[in-house]
Amino acid sequence: MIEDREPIRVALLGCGTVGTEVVRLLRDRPEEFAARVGAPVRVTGVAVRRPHKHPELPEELLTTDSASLVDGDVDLVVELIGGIEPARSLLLRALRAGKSVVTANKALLAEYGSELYAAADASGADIYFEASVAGAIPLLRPLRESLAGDRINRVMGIVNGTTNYILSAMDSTGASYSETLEEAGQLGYAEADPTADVDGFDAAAKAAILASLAFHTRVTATDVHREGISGTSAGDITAAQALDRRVKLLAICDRVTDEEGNESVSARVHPAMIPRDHPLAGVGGAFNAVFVEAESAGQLMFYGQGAGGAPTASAVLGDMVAVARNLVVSGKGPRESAHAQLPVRSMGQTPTRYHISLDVADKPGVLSQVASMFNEHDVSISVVRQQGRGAEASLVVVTHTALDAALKSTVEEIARLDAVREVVSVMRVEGELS
Ligand SMILES: NC(=O)c1ccc[n+]([C@@H]2O[C@H](COP(=O)([O-])OP(=O)(O)OC[C@H]3O[C@@H](n4cnc5c(N)ncnc54)[C@H](O)[C@@H]3O)[C@@H](O)[C@H]2O)c1
Ligand SMILES: N[C@@H](CCO)C(=O)O
Ligand code: NA
Repeated sequence: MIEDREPIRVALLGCGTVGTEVVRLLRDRPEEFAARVGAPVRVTGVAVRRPHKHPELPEELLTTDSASLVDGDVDLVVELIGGIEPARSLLLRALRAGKSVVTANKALLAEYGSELYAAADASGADIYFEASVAGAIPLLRPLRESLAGDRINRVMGIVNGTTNYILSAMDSTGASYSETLEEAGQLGYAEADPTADVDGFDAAAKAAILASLAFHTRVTATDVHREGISGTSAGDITAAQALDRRVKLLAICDRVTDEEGNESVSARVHPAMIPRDHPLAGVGGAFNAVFVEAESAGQLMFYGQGAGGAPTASAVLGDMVAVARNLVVSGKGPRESAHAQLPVRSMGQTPTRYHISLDVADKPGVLSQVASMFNEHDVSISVVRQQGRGAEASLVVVTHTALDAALKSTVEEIARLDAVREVVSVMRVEGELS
Protein backbone atom coordinates (compact mmCIF):
# COMPACT_ATOMS: atom_id res chain seq x y z
CA MET A 1 0.00 0.00 0.00
CA ILE A 2 1.31 3.43 -0.98
CA GLU A 3 0.17 5.07 2.26
CA ASP A 4 2.26 2.60 4.25
CA ARG A 5 5.43 3.71 2.49
CA GLU A 6 7.88 6.11 4.12
CA PRO A 7 6.61 9.62 3.33
CA ILE A 8 8.64 12.13 1.31
CA ARG A 9 9.21 14.94 3.82
CA VAL A 10 8.99 18.45 2.43
CA ALA A 11 10.25 21.72 3.92
CA LEU A 12 8.66 24.83 2.42
CA LEU A 13 10.61 28.07 2.61
CA GLY A 14 8.42 31.14 2.08
CA CYS A 15 4.63 31.16 2.03
CA GLY A 16 3.58 34.17 -0.04
CA THR A 17 1.65 34.32 -3.33
CA VAL A 18 3.08 31.08 -4.70
CA GLY A 19 3.79 29.23 -1.43
CA THR A 20 0.19 29.63 -0.23
CA GLU A 21 -1.09 27.98 -3.40
CA VAL A 22 1.43 25.15 -3.16
CA VAL A 23 0.22 24.36 0.37
CA ARG A 24 -3.43 24.57 -0.67
CA LEU A 25 -3.01 22.22 -3.63
CA LEU A 26 -0.99 19.70 -1.60
CA ARG A 27 -3.62 19.67 1.14
CA ASP A 28 -6.54 19.41 -1.33
CA ARG A 29 -5.36 16.25 -3.06
CA PRO A 30 -2.93 14.24 -0.92
CA GLU A 31 -4.01 10.84 -2.30
CA GLU A 32 -3.50 11.92 -5.89
CA PHE A 33 0.04 13.08 -5.15
CA ALA A 34 0.83 9.90 -3.25
CA ALA A 35 -0.43 7.80 -6.16
CA ARG A 36 1.62 9.74 -8.69
CA VAL A 37 4.75 9.68 -6.57
CA GLY A 38 4.47 6.18 -5.19
CA ALA A 39 4.69 7.41 -1.58
CA PRO A 40 2.87 9.95 0.59
CA VAL A 41 4.16 13.54 0.35
CA ARG A 42 4.13 15.33 3.70
CA VAL A 43 4.93 18.98 4.47
CA THR A 44 6.90 18.82 7.73
CA GLY A 45 7.55 22.52 8.15
CA VAL A 46 6.90 25.94 6.63
CA ALA A 47 9.42 28.73 7.18
CA VAL A 48 7.80 32.17 7.23
CA ARG A 49 8.79 35.63 8.42
CA ARG A 50 5.62 36.43 10.38
CA PRO A 51 3.81 33.32 11.72
CA HIS A 52 0.78 35.31 12.91
CA LYS A 53 0.04 36.12 9.25
CA HIS A 54 -0.65 32.43 8.54
CA PRO A 55 -3.71 31.41 10.59
CA GLU A 56 -4.60 28.97 7.82
CA LEU A 57 -1.59 26.75 8.65
CA PRO A 58 -1.27 24.44 11.69
CA GLU A 59 0.89 26.27 14.23
CA GLU A 60 3.22 23.30 14.73
CA LEU A 61 4.30 23.51 11.05
CA LEU A 62 5.33 27.16 11.21
CA THR A 63 8.83 28.35 12.02
CA THR A 64 10.90 31.47 11.50
CA ASP A 65 14.10 29.42 11.65
CA SER A 66 14.60 28.40 8.00
CA ALA A 67 18.11 27.03 8.56
CA SER A 68 17.00 24.58 11.27
CA LEU A 69 14.10 23.49 9.09
CA VAL A 70 16.52 22.74 6.23
CA ASP A 71 18.88 20.91 8.60
CA GLY A 72 16.07 18.79 10.03
CA ASP A 73 14.62 15.49 8.81
CA VAL A 74 13.52 16.52 5.33
CA ASP A 75 14.04 15.01 1.88
CA LEU A 76 12.99 17.94 -0.28
CA VAL A 77 13.33 21.70 0.18
CA VAL A 78 10.95 23.94 -1.78
CA GLU A 79 12.20 27.54 -1.91
CA LEU A 80 9.58 30.24 -2.57
CA ILE A 81 11.19 33.19 -0.78
CA GLY A 82 12.77 34.81 -3.85
CA GLY A 83 15.88 37.03 -4.08
CA ILE A 84 19.50 36.05 -3.53
CA GLU A 85 19.96 35.83 0.25
CA PRO A 86 19.01 33.97 2.35
CA ALA A 87 17.66 31.74 -0.47
CA ARG A 88 21.15 30.98 -1.84
CA SER A 89 22.67 29.94 1.51
CA LEU A 90 19.63 27.88 2.43
CA LEU A 91 19.61 25.99 -0.87
CA LEU A 92 23.35 25.35 -0.77
CA ARG A 93 22.92 24.04 2.75
CA ALA A 94 20.14 21.69 1.60
CA LEU A 95 21.98 20.46 -1.51
CA ARG A 96 25.27 19.89 0.32
CA ALA A 97 23.35 17.70 2.76
CA GLY A 98 21.97 15.67 -0.16
CA LYS A 99 18.48 17.17 0.04
CA SER A 100 16.84 17.88 -3.30
CA VAL A 101 15.57 21.34 -4.16
CA VAL A 102 12.63 22.81 -6.07
CA THR A 103 12.73 26.58 -6.59
CA ALA A 104 10.92 29.30 -8.56
CA ASN A 105 13.75 31.77 -8.02
CA LYS A 106 14.98 33.05 -11.40
CA ALA A 107 17.14 35.82 -9.91
CA LEU A 108 19.12 33.25 -7.92
CA LEU A 109 19.42 30.74 -10.77
CA ALA A 110 20.51 33.37 -13.27
CA GLU A 111 23.36 34.46 -11.00
CA TYR A 112 24.33 31.37 -9.00
CA GLY A 113 22.88 28.51 -11.06
CA SER A 114 26.25 26.82 -11.59
CA GLU A 115 27.08 26.91 -7.90
CA LEU A 116 23.76 25.25 -7.09
CA TYR A 117 24.19 22.63 -9.82
CA ALA A 118 27.68 21.82 -8.55
CA ALA A 119 26.42 21.35 -4.99
CA ALA A 120 23.59 19.12 -6.27
CA ASP A 121 26.02 17.10 -8.36
CA ALA A 122 28.46 16.59 -5.51
CA SER A 123 25.82 15.18 -3.18
CA GLY A 124 23.62 13.45 -5.77
CA ALA A 125 20.61 15.66 -5.00
CA ASP A 126 18.21 16.99 -7.63
CA ILE A 127 17.45 20.61 -8.53
CA TYR A 128 14.29 21.49 -10.48
CA PHE A 129 13.10 25.01 -11.34
CA GLU A 130 10.26 24.93 -13.89
CA ALA A 131 8.36 27.78 -12.19
CA SER A 132 11.31 30.17 -12.53
CA VAL A 133 10.65 30.90 -16.22
CA ALA A 134 7.20 31.49 -17.74
CA GLY A 135 5.34 30.31 -14.60
CA ALA A 136 2.93 27.50 -15.38
CA ILE A 137 4.17 26.93 -18.92
CA PRO A 138 6.16 23.72 -19.24
CA LEU A 139 9.26 25.13 -20.91
CA LEU A 140 12.40 24.26 -18.95
CA ARG A 141 11.65 20.55 -18.80
CA PRO A 142 11.09 20.46 -22.59
CA LEU A 143 14.46 22.22 -23.03
CA ARG A 144 16.31 20.09 -20.48
CA GLU A 145 14.74 16.77 -21.43
CA SER A 146 12.41 16.55 -24.45
CA LEU A 147 14.73 18.56 -26.73
CA ALA A 148 18.00 17.22 -25.28
CA GLY A 149 18.62 15.28 -28.50
CA ASP A 150 18.04 18.25 -30.79
CA ARG A 151 20.03 21.36 -31.54
CA ILE A 152 18.34 24.60 -30.56
CA ASN A 153 19.13 27.68 -32.62
CA ARG A 154 16.81 30.27 -31.12
CA VAL A 155 14.54 30.89 -28.16
CA MET A 156 12.44 34.03 -28.40
CA GLY A 157 9.49 35.06 -26.33
CA ILE A 158 7.45 37.16 -23.97
CA VAL A 159 8.51 36.12 -20.48
CA ASN A 160 7.28 38.98 -18.30
CA GLY A 161 3.55 39.31 -17.66
CA THR A 162 3.60 42.80 -16.15
CA THR A 163 5.32 44.48 -19.10
CA ASN A 164 3.20 42.56 -21.58
CA TYR A 165 0.10 43.81 -19.84
CA ILE A 166 1.37 47.40 -20.05
CA LEU A 167 2.39 47.20 -23.72
CA SER A 168 -0.88 45.48 -24.70
CA ALA A 169 -2.90 48.20 -22.98
CA MET A 170 -0.81 50.97 -24.59
CA ASP A 171 -1.42 49.36 -27.98
CA SER A 172 -5.17 48.90 -27.59
CA THR A 173 -6.09 52.13 -25.80
CA GLY A 174 -3.31 54.52 -26.79
CA ALA A 175 -2.74 55.17 -23.07
CA SER A 176 0.63 56.44 -21.90
CA TYR A 177 3.22 54.26 -20.21
CA SER A 178 2.76 55.83 -16.77
CA GLU A 179 -1.05 55.61 -16.83
CA THR A 180 -0.88 51.95 -17.78
CA LEU A 181 1.75 51.10 -15.19
CA GLU A 182 -0.51 52.53 -12.52
CA GLU A 183 -3.37 50.40 -13.82
CA ALA A 184 -1.18 47.27 -13.81
CA GLY A 185 -0.32 48.03 -10.17
CA GLN A 186 -3.98 48.36 -9.25
CA LEU A 187 -4.79 45.07 -10.95
CA GLY A 188 -2.01 43.35 -9.00
CA TYR A 189 0.23 42.49 -11.98
CA ALA A 190 3.04 44.94 -11.29
CA GLU A 191 5.09 44.47 -8.15
CA ALA A 192 5.07 47.06 -5.35
CA ASP A 193 8.48 48.08 -6.70
CA PRO A 194 7.96 47.34 -10.39
CA THR A 195 11.62 47.99 -11.35
CA ALA A 196 12.44 44.31 -11.83
CA ASP A 197 9.60 44.03 -14.31
CA VAL A 198 9.69 47.32 -16.24
CA ASP A 199 13.47 47.66 -16.40
CA GLY A 200 13.79 44.12 -17.76
CA PHE A 201 15.72 42.52 -14.86
CA ASP A 202 13.10 39.78 -14.45
CA ALA A 203 13.10 38.99 -18.18
CA ALA A 204 16.92 39.12 -18.33
CA ALA A 205 17.24 36.53 -15.55
CA LYS A 206 14.80 34.32 -17.45
CA ALA A 207 16.76 34.85 -20.70
CA ALA A 208 19.96 33.73 -18.94
CA ILE A 209 18.27 30.53 -17.76
CA LEU A 210 16.80 29.86 -21.20
CA ALA A 211 20.08 30.49 -23.04
CA SER A 212 22.01 28.25 -20.63
CA LEU A 213 19.63 25.35 -21.18
CA ALA A 214 19.17 25.89 -24.92
CA PHE A 215 22.86 26.22 -25.79
CA HIS A 216 24.48 24.02 -23.09
CA THR A 217 26.52 27.06 -22.07
CA ARG A 218 26.73 28.99 -18.81
CA VAL A 219 24.98 32.30 -19.38
CA THR A 220 24.40 34.58 -16.40
CA ALA A 221 22.16 37.63 -16.01
CA THR A 222 25.15 39.95 -16.54
CA ASP A 223 25.75 38.36 -19.97
CA VAL A 224 22.27 39.42 -21.06
CA HIS A 225 21.83 42.79 -22.75
CA ARG A 226 18.90 44.44 -20.98
CA GLU A 227 16.56 47.25 -21.96
CA GLY A 228 13.19 47.66 -20.27
CA ILE A 229 10.04 49.44 -21.38
CA SER A 230 10.28 52.63 -19.33
CA GLY A 231 11.56 54.44 -22.43
CA THR A 232 8.79 53.12 -24.68
CA SER A 233 6.51 55.99 -25.67
CA ALA A 234 3.03 56.23 -27.13
CA GLY A 235 4.94 57.50 -30.23
CA ASP A 236 6.80 54.18 -30.51
CA ILE A 237 3.50 52.30 -30.34
CA THR A 238 1.97 54.54 -33.02
CA ALA A 239 5.05 54.18 -35.22
CA ALA A 240 4.69 50.39 -34.94
CA GLN A 241 0.97 50.54 -35.73
CA ALA A 242 1.67 52.58 -38.86
CA LEU A 243 3.73 49.67 -40.15
CA ASP A 244 1.23 47.03 -39.03
CA ARG A 245 3.43 45.98 -36.13
CA ARG A 246 3.15 45.70 -32.36
CA VAL A 247 5.70 46.47 -29.67
CA LYS A 248 6.57 43.60 -27.31
CA LEU A 249 9.28 43.21 -24.69
CA LEU A 250 11.15 40.18 -26.00
CA ALA A 251 13.76 37.88 -24.53
CA ILE A 252 15.85 36.60 -27.43
CA CYS A 253 18.53 33.93 -27.21
CA ASP A 254 20.38 33.16 -30.44
CA ARG A 255 23.03 30.77 -31.65
CA VAL A 256 25.13 32.88 -34.04
CA THR A 257 27.47 31.33 -36.62
CA ASP A 258 30.04 33.63 -38.24
CA GLU A 259 31.45 33.39 -41.78
CA GLU A 260 34.21 31.03 -40.64
CA GLY A 261 31.65 28.74 -39.03
CA ASN A 262 32.54 29.71 -35.44
CA GLU A 263 29.59 29.56 -33.10
CA SER A 264 28.67 31.90 -30.27
CA VAL A 265 25.49 32.81 -28.45
CA SER A 266 23.74 36.04 -27.68
CA ALA A 267 21.06 36.78 -25.10
CA ARG A 268 19.12 40.02 -24.92
CA VAL A 269 15.96 41.62 -23.61
CA HIS A 270 14.53 44.71 -25.27
CA PRO A 271 11.33 46.07 -26.76
CA ALA A 272 10.91 45.15 -30.41
CA MET A 273 8.39 45.65 -33.18
CA ILE A 274 6.90 42.44 -34.52
CA PRO A 275 4.40 42.00 -37.36
CA ARG A 276 0.77 42.04 -36.17
CA ASP A 277 0.22 38.60 -37.71
CA HIS A 278 3.16 37.08 -35.79
CA PRO A 279 1.89 34.63 -33.11
CA LEU A 280 3.72 36.59 -30.36
CA ALA A 281 1.85 39.78 -31.39
CA GLY A 282 -1.43 38.14 -30.36
CA VAL A 283 -0.22 37.37 -26.84
CA GLY A 284 -2.11 39.87 -24.72
CA GLY A 285 -2.47 40.84 -21.07
CA ALA A 286 -0.28 39.10 -18.53
CA PHE A 287 0.22 35.98 -20.69
CA ASN A 288 3.62 34.62 -21.74
CA ALA A 289 4.64 32.81 -24.92
CA VAL A 290 7.97 31.43 -26.05
CA PHE A 291 9.11 30.28 -29.50
CA VAL A 292 11.80 27.65 -29.74
CA GLU A 293 13.51 26.90 -33.05
CA ALA A 294 15.36 23.62 -33.17
CA GLU A 295 17.20 21.99 -36.04
CA SER A 296 15.06 18.84 -36.27
CA ALA A 297 11.91 19.78 -34.36
CA GLY A 298 11.49 23.03 -36.29
CA GLN A 299 9.41 25.74 -34.63
CA LEU A 300 7.67 25.10 -31.31
CA MET A 301 5.53 27.55 -29.38
CA PHE A 302 4.79 27.44 -25.65
CA TYR A 303 1.93 29.62 -24.41
CA GLY A 304 0.08 30.17 -21.14
CA GLN A 305 0.05 31.90 -17.77
CA GLY A 306 3.50 33.09 -16.85
CA ALA A 307 2.63 34.55 -13.46
CA GLY A 308 0.17 34.28 -10.58
CA GLY A 309 -0.07 32.11 -7.48
CA ALA A 310 -1.95 29.06 -8.74
CA PRO A 311 -0.36 28.82 -12.22
CA THR A 312 3.12 29.10 -10.72
CA ALA A 313 2.23 26.57 -8.02
CA SER A 314 1.26 24.11 -10.78
CA ALA A 315 4.85 24.17 -12.05
CA VAL A 316 6.25 23.87 -8.50
CA LEU A 317 4.06 20.84 -7.78
CA GLY A 318 5.07 19.19 -11.05
CA ASP A 319 8.71 19.54 -9.99
CA MET A 320 7.92 18.23 -6.51
CA VAL A 321 6.33 15.11 -8.02
CA ALA A 322 9.40 14.61 -10.25
CA VAL A 323 11.84 14.89 -7.33
CA ALA A 324 9.70 12.71 -5.07
CA ARG A 325 9.43 10.01 -7.76
CA ASN A 326 13.21 10.06 -8.15
CA LEU A 327 13.56 9.61 -4.39
CA VAL A 328 11.14 6.67 -4.41
CA VAL A 329 13.00 4.81 -7.19
CA SER A 330 16.49 6.09 -6.27
CA GLY A 331 16.68 7.90 -9.60
CA LYS A 332 18.16 11.27 -10.49
CA GLY A 333 16.94 14.22 -12.50
CA PRO A 334 18.98 15.96 -15.22
CA ARG A 335 22.29 17.57 -14.19
CA GLU A 336 23.83 20.79 -15.50
CA SER A 337 24.64 20.55 -19.20
CA ALA A 338 27.24 23.19 -20.04
CA HIS A 339 29.51 21.11 -22.29
CA ALA A 340 29.33 23.49 -25.29
CA GLN A 341 30.58 26.58 -23.37
CA LEU A 342 30.10 28.82 -26.40
CA PRO A 343 31.36 32.39 -26.12
CA VAL A 344 28.66 34.98 -25.37
CA ARG A 345 28.50 37.90 -27.82
CA SER A 346 28.17 41.48 -26.73
CA MET A 347 25.07 43.34 -27.91
CA GLY A 348 27.18 45.42 -30.32
CA GLN A 349 28.29 42.23 -32.05
CA THR A 350 24.76 40.79 -32.24
CA PRO A 351 22.93 40.90 -35.59
CA THR A 352 19.69 42.90 -35.34
CA ARG A 353 17.41 45.06 -37.48
CA TYR A 354 16.24 48.59 -36.73
CA HIS A 355 13.10 50.60 -37.40
CA ILE A 356 13.88 54.33 -37.37
CA SER A 357 11.27 57.06 -37.57
CA LEU A 358 12.52 60.63 -38.20
CA ASP A 359 11.03 64.09 -38.45
CA VAL A 360 12.95 65.75 -41.24
CA ALA A 361 12.94 69.06 -43.11
CA ASP A 362 10.79 68.74 -46.24
CA LYS A 363 13.40 69.68 -48.79
CA PRO A 364 15.25 67.92 -51.57
CA GLY A 365 18.29 65.81 -50.72
CA VAL A 366 17.27 64.76 -47.20
CA LEU A 367 16.57 61.18 -48.18
CA SER A 368 19.91 60.82 -49.93
CA GLN A 369 21.78 62.29 -46.93
CA VAL A 370 20.14 59.78 -44.62
CA ALA A 371 20.67 56.92 -47.07
CA SER A 372 24.38 57.74 -47.39
CA MET A 373 24.81 57.39 -43.60
CA PHE A 374 23.54 53.83 -43.83
CA ASN A 375 25.87 53.17 -46.79
CA GLU A 376 28.87 54.43 -44.85
CA HIS A 377 28.18 51.89 -42.11
CA ASP A 378 27.50 49.11 -44.57
CA VAL A 379 23.90 48.82 -43.39
CA SER A 380 21.42 48.00 -46.11
CA ILE A 381 17.89 49.38 -46.11
CA SER A 382 14.78 47.22 -46.47
CA VAL A 383 11.94 49.77 -46.39
CA VAL A 384 11.83 53.57 -46.73
CA ARG A 385 8.67 55.63 -46.38
CA GLN A 386 8.61 59.40 -46.76
CA GLN A 387 5.58 61.53 -46.03
CA GLY A 388 5.38 65.30 -46.40
CA ARG A 389 3.72 67.34 -43.64
CA GLY A 390 3.81 70.99 -44.70
CA ALA A 391 7.16 72.38 -43.64
CA GLU A 392 8.05 69.05 -42.07
CA ALA A 393 8.18 65.54 -43.35
CA SER A 394 8.51 62.17 -41.73
CA LEU A 395 10.86 59.49 -42.85
CA VAL A 396 10.66 55.86 -41.79
CA VAL A 397 13.52 53.46 -42.47
CA VAL A 398 13.60 49.74 -41.72
CA THR A 399 17.02 48.17 -42.16
CA HIS A 400 18.16 44.70 -43.11
CA THR A 401 20.13 42.73 -40.53
CA ALA A 402 23.42 44.30 -39.42
CA LEU A 403 25.56 44.29 -36.28
CA ASP A 404 23.81 46.26 -33.55
CA ALA A 405 26.86 48.51 -33.01
CA ALA A 406 26.80 49.59 -36.68
CA LEU A 407 23.08 50.32 -36.49
CA LYS A 408 23.47 52.28 -33.29
CA SER A 409 26.26 54.50 -34.61
CA THR A 410 24.36 55.09 -37.86
CA VAL A 411 21.40 56.40 -35.85
CA GLU A 412 23.71 58.62 -33.77
CA GLU A 413 25.13 60.20 -36.93
CA ILE A 414 21.73 60.63 -38.55
CA ALA A 415 20.52 62.45 -35.44
CA ARG A 416 23.30 65.01 -35.96
CA LEU A 417 22.24 65.88 -39.55
CA ASP A 418 20.89 69.43 -39.87
CA ALA A 419 17.93 68.21 -41.91
CA VAL A 420 16.84 65.83 -39.11
CA ARG A 421 14.64 67.70 -36.64
CA GLU A 422 13.92 64.78 -34.36
CA VAL A 423 14.54 61.07 -34.08
CA VAL A 424 10.96 60.11 -33.17
CA SER A 425 11.42 56.41 -32.59
CA VAL A 426 14.21 53.83 -32.82
CA MET A 427 13.30 50.25 -32.19
CA ARG A 428 14.56 46.82 -33.17
CA VAL A 429 12.45 44.72 -35.51
CA GLU A 430 11.96 40.98 -35.05
CA GLY A 431 9.90 38.12 -36.38
CA GLU A 432 10.13 38.55 -40.14
CA LEU A 433 12.43 37.70 -42.98
CA SER A 434 15.20 40.24 -43.45
N1 LIG B 1 4.20 35.46 -8.09
C1 LIG B 1 4.44 35.01 -9.31
O1 LIG B 1 3.65 35.20 -10.22
C2 LIG B 1 5.69 34.23 -9.59
C3 LIG B 1 5.81 33.59 -10.83
C4 LIG B 1 6.97 32.85 -11.11
C5 LIG B 1 7.98 32.78 -10.16
N2 LIG B 1 7.85 33.44 -8.97
C6 LIG B 1 8.93 33.34 -8.00
O2 LIG B 1 8.46 32.65 -6.87
C7 LIG B 1 9.14 33.11 -5.71
C8 LIG B 1 8.12 33.57 -4.69
O3 LIG B 1 7.34 34.59 -5.25
P1 LIG B 1 6.00 35.13 -4.57
O4 LIG B 1 5.29 35.89 -5.64
O5 LIG B 1 5.30 34.04 -3.88
O6 LIG B 1 6.63 36.17 -3.54
P2 LIG B 1 5.98 36.73 -2.18
O7 LIG B 1 6.71 37.97 -1.86
O8 LIG B 1 4.50 36.76 -2.30
O9 LIG B 1 6.37 35.57 -1.15
C9 LIG B 1 7.62 35.42 -0.56
C10 LIG B 1 7.40 35.10 0.89
O10 LIG B 1 8.62 34.76 1.50
C11 LIG B 1 8.64 35.30 2.81
N3 LIG B 1 10.02 35.39 3.26
C12 LIG B 1 10.93 36.36 3.02
N4 LIG B 1 12.09 36.07 3.63
C13 LIG B 1 11.91 34.91 4.27
C14 LIG B 1 12.75 34.10 5.07
N5 LIG B 1 13.99 34.46 5.34
N6 LIG B 1 12.25 32.95 5.57
C15 LIG B 1 10.96 32.59 5.31
N7 LIG B 1 10.13 33.32 4.56
C16 LIG B 1 10.60 34.47 4.04
C17 LIG B 1 7.93 36.63 2.67
O11 LIG B 1 7.44 37.06 3.92
C18 LIG B 1 6.81 36.27 1.70
O12 LIG B 1 5.65 35.82 2.37
C19 LIG B 1 10.08 34.21 -6.21
O13 LIG B 1 11.35 33.65 -6.46
C20 LIG B 1 9.43 34.65 -7.50
O14 LIG B 1 10.36 35.23 -8.39
C21 LIG B 1 6.73 34.15 -8.66
N1 LIG C 1 6.60 39.74 -12.12
C1 LIG C 1 6.70 38.59 -12.98
C2 LIG C 1 6.21 37.35 -12.27
C3 LIG C 1 6.49 36.07 -12.99
O1 LIG C 1 7.83 35.74 -13.00
C4 LIG C 1 5.89 38.86 -14.25
O2 LIG C 1 5.22 39.90 -14.32
O3 LIG C 1 5.98 38.08 -15.19
NA1 NA D 1 7.66 27.29 -16.56
